[in-house]
Amino acid sequence: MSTGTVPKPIAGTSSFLDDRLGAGNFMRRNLRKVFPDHWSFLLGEIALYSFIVLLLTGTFLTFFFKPSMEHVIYEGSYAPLQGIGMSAAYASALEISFDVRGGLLMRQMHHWAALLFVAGMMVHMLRVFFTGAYRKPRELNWLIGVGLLTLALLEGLTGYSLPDDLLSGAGLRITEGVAISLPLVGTWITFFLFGGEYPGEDVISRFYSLHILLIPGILLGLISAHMILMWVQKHTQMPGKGRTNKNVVGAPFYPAFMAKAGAYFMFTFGVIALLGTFAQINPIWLFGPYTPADISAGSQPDFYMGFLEGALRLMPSWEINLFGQGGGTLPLSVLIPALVPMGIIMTGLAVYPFAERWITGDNREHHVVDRPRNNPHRTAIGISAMTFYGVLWLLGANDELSWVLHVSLNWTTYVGRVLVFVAPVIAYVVTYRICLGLQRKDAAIIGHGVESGVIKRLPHGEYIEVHVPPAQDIEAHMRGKEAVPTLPGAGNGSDGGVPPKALRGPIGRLRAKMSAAYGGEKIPLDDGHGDGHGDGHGHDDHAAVGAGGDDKPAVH
Ligand code: HEM
Ligand code: HEM
Repeated sequence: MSTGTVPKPIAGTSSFLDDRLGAGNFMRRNLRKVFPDHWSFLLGEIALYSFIVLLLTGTFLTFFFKPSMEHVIYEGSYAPLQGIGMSAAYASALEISFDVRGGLLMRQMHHWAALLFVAGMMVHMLRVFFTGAYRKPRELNWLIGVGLLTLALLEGLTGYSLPDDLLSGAGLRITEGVAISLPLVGTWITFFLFGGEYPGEDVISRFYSLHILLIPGILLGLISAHMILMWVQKHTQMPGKGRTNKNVVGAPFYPAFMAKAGAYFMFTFGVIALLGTFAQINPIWLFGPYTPADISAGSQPDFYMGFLEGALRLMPSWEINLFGQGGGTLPLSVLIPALVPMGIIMTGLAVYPFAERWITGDNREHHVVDRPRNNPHRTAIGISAMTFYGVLWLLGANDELSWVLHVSLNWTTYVGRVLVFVAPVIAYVVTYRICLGLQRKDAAIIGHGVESGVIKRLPHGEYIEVHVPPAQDIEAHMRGKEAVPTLPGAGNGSDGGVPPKALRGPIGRLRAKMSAAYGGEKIPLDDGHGDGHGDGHGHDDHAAVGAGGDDKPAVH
């Protein structure tokens, strides 16, 4: 095969491998794979690189951490705790912090990397959601993502429980409360996890196995599958010049993308190292060992667990007593906040791509993604869900809020109970209107051009501002707009839509109704006026006529 277009190092390595493994072709093809570029594609990479930092720092920590609840007397170098009884786990976490060279840096880097890992993943997921990049053929990768997110939350929970200080004990106590509230299996699960009555002797070692072996193992497997699928299906691209659902425009994996990815890894590593060096996190020595009798004031979990904490704090103290005295108690005050928000959010995420496909009947493959404004209902649903999450999250710190805002703690709870229902609705409506406004703005720009800053005086004395067409790449980006498909307009059975019989019967009719609603208000880009009069440029039409003599905007 000619190596004319293949860089020398690839040609050399691939022929070496070809001679030995017959893998040269495979390498040539994959190293030249084209990657589209957009700043938002970096977000998934941040999650990936933080995970690598977690593996590296976590492995270091395992060399010194003792996952044991055996009672010991602390004799390390941190004077205020000397002579105090504590678990071997806490003593070893103190030893890592004060006596192991580089130990505190590793602990802090591990914790910062964990925060960045989950935050990166969440923002990455939002990018995928708001651009509709989860659509066919990427639904499976989306589902893997939902699994990754759930596991990451569990991994974080088991991680910050390990040091067994007062703060991690507060988290463990909540974990126990939730586990024991589960109907039928609750008591059994709690005894299994804690090895008997709370706090028992076993929970740290159980969490340790989960934290360093089981969950990271599954995470590693799923992340690999996630990457392989992304590779095989190719990455989506933003709408733009020459980009279609049948091509990929971008830079080759080798050398351009590889160099960039290497640099991003270094940046991520550098930022985590700087945070680990300069920003204190989880100073476990401040509050002392965990004793069930003490609860530290202002204890807050890591940010990704905040929404569950908020749900617990908001919930009224409801419970159902079954079969009177001696029967079982269903503690709704714990069960609902523990299961419902997580259930709504995770199930909602998992079914969304399939629900959308069912509602729109859109069975086509999508490789060019949407701009969020161009699918206003999807964007509004996303922002509404974020608001629901955000209210719960904020209320997870209602003690801090009441302190900072000088209002009573009860008031934060009452207001939170209203906001958790009302705020998502307001967010929905406002977002939907903003999206339509932005679509109209695009239509106005395509129809009338952008302000040029050039003022002209017409023969009859009127002053106008000349409008020019937008830059080519911006125009191509805007023209990539696709209307939200609706049933049965999405086509017929053969080209991806649904056959008419799918719309019969009550469910079919409901589907057609939902489809029409989800399709939303159509704002075509090319109607010349684009309803752009609303944007306050009263002179647009004159400008076009005055400057160009026809109804196209003039170019200067
Ligand atoms: C193979 C991968 C991992 C290993 C071997 C590992 C190991 C450890 C060990 C030994 C500790 C206790 C040390 C200490 O607290 O001083 C720990 C704590 C922790 N881990 Fe991991 N971990 C891994 C992955 C993760 C991941 C993926 C997350 C994030 C979601 C995570 C989040 C945490 C957190 C939040 C702590 C508490 C840190 C602190 O004490 O400030 N770990 N990890
Ligand atoms: C451990 C966590 C994760 C890692 C390391 C990860 C990594 C990545 C990377 C590097 C990409 C390609 C670049 C990019 O689009 O940003 C990607 C694509 C993708 N990810 Fe993730 N991701 C994670 C979690 C998630 C989650 C939570 C979701 C959704 C629920 C998700 C859904 C997707 C989808 C659908 C794609 C393909 C997008 C496209 O081609 O435009 N991922 N992921």
